[in-house]
Amino acid sequence: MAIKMIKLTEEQKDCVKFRTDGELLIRGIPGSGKTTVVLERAIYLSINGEQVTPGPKVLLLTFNKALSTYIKQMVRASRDEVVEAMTFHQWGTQLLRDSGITNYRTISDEKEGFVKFAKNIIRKYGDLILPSAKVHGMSEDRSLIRFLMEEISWIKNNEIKALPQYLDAQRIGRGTQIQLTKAHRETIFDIYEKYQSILKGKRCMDFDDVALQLIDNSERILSNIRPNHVLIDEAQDLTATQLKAIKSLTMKSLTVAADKGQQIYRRGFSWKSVGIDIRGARSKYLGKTFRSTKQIIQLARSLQHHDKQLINDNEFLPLADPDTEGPLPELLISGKTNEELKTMVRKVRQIQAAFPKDNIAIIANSHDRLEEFEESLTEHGIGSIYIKSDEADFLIPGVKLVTFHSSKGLEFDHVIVTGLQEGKLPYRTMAPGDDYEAFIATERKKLYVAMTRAKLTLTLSAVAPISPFIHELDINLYR
Ligand SMILES: Nc1ncnc2c1ncn2[C@@H]1O[C@H](COP(=O)(O)OP(=O)(O)OP(=O)(O)O)[C@@H](O)[C@H]1O
Repeated sequence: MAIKMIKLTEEQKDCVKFRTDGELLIRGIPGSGKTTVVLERAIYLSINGEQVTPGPKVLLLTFNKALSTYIKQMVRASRDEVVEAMTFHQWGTQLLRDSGITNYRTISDEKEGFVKFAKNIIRKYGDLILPSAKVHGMSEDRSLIRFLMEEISWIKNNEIKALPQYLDAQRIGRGTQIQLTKAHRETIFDIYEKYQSILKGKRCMDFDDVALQLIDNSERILSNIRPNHVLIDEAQDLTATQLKAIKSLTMKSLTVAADKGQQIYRRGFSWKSVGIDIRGARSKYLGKTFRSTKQIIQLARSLQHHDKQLINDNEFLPLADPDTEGPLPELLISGKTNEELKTMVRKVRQIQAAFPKDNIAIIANSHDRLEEFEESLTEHGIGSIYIKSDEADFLIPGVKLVTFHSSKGLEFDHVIVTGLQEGKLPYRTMAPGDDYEAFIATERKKLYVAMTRAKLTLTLSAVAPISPFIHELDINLYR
């Protein structure tokens, strides 16, 4: 992504200068310029858009912090204009606070403990009638709590407020593994209500509550802080309630950039169901990638080809071959996890010797693993930047350490995707009650997103026993 001096294509210009009211959906394959267009359109709207409330004229929302930081830095480096970029969560909590609705603290890691606490309280009133949710590799109790956490999140994202609604609900998107009886649902709903009252008592809310609070209190959100023009990047990973909340609070125009092929969080919504009108000219498609070489795109396509559900979806965007050629992606296999650290240092040195001014991303499954890479690199005198904090500098050359999830929306000259090991990717345990096919598809998309971050070279680092996704790649397309 870059907003440097780029000559936009006619399709991209059409998106940038599209009418300044109502909705616009920009779909496009990785590297097709969605972020670029969103930024150009943000600047276009800041000059040409109408301002109907004193709130922010143009607001750019992203799903994660890494992307919003990246965007801010790109704009600062190349333009005088100020584009406000923040995550949905930052924006939502700020609106709730500024409108005097709530200033509750948002919990994330503590959610498991609170759900457990709620379940234990409900148990005191009588026997719990709950389904068996045991998954391989997790204790029975933990599995059940994980299932309840997901179910509570589903209840909230479907805006279910009362038991009769839940009893009638079809639980779309919750897989077929766990079937709930009426008695199960009654118990789950009791636990859900108790969980909510515990949160309230502690003046806390969870991530799902932010969007819900905005929807439920939309009339109380002060009009003078409502944004005029909102643009969302990587919108495929927002939840239905988040999109609805944004839509209901946007005064003039809403631009949404998305690619279902890069959806790495499980979301089940249609644009229509969240109130986004994408009929006719309001839906645009960018089909040419400007980022990666032909060799990288062909390999990514051979992986994506295994997602049958995606390629049969009518929103599926096929990857077209770019004109730029480059080296074949490389597969490195390490016998053990420790060996991978050494392999990585060697590979980084090799890239740095050939391309001293370029940036290199090491993508890993967890922060713990990234810390190990950081340590190894430091031991060998190689500096690196950990893309965890808000202030990570994306623009200076060098080695960047980033998780699969945070790599979304970013790009690097050279990408090394690590940890391609059975049990790590796809991860060995899926959420209890999850649909196996859907779980595997999401894990595959994580790898697809990571691979398509690369501009010039791509290295895949597998550790024995290697990830089954490696077997899905066309063997003729890597060395
Ligand atoms: N018209 C163009 N001409 C040349 N380069 C372009 C053009 N449009 C975009 N690019 C470049 O292509 C790269 C990818 O663009 P961008 O990040 O906007 O794509 P994206 O669709 O948002 O990707 P993803 O969905 O994978 O995050 C960037 O380096 C950008 O500068």
